[in-house]
Amino acid sequence: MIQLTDLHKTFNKGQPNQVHAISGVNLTIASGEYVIIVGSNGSGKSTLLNLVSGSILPTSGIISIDGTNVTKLAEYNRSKWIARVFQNPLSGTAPDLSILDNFRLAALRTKPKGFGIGVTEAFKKQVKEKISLLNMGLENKTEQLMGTLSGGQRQALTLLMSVMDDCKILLLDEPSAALDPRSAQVVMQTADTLIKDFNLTAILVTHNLKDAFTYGNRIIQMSEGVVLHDLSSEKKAALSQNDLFEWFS
Ligand SMILES: Nc1ncnc2c1ncn2[C@@H]1O[C@H](COP(=O)(O)OP(=O)(O)OP(=O)(O)O)[C@@H](O)[C@H]1O
Repeated sequence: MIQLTDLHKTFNKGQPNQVHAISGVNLTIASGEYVIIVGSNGSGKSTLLNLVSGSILPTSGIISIDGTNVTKLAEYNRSKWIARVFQNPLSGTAPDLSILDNFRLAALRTKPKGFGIGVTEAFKKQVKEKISLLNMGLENKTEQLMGTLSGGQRQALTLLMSVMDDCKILLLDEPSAALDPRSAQVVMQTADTLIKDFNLTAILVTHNLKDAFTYGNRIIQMSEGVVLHDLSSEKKAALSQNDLFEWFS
């Protein structure tokens, strides 16, 4: 469970360019919930994800994960709970390493410093089994350099790597925005399947209202740093795509 209590984030406090990016957000996200966050440019969506991941710290308020107060915990120390996928497919992987070596690096992410993982036959088998879940035929190309794959293939592998190490929370920051429509659909469906299969708590930030409508079991609209709408599963199911467009009119 993720709990945000009276969360505030002000950038450039006391300066002429001061911005209240988050202004008193209270949210409780249950385990297994898949929350979609929409909102206009500058409404605070990415800042909220940054606060949850620990890449920035709040000005005030409390963030807790599974009952542990993580408000002041650095991003590195939250990584055992949290995985994050960004818009740019290049940001989640090392292009000059093979698919297999990328998985080896990912497996080391949450291990203590100095811990090593060799590419054993057992590890290779485990990686191939996982990759075959994507149905992209990439399980037979694990020696191929990551940089030679398409953006969609890389993003799907990034998603898979990010959930392989027992993380509980997946933060998706417009993961398909840089992809062509077909690849975007594959990545969104892959995310949906992995969230269900691994029973993850997930937050997706998106500008794509079709995705917002299709995926997730809760939808939130941010506006000027506050939560404007918050619809639970039943209400989201009753929402039409037109209703969603109306939120932005
Ligand atoms: N590091 C920063 N320093 C100063 N201001 C910032 C910083 N990060 C975000 N902001 C400001 O905080 C506000 C919220 O930004 P944020 O990126 O969270 O919005 P967003 O809803 O994700 O927007 P978009 O949809 O355009 O990505 C904006 O006014 C933005 O300019």
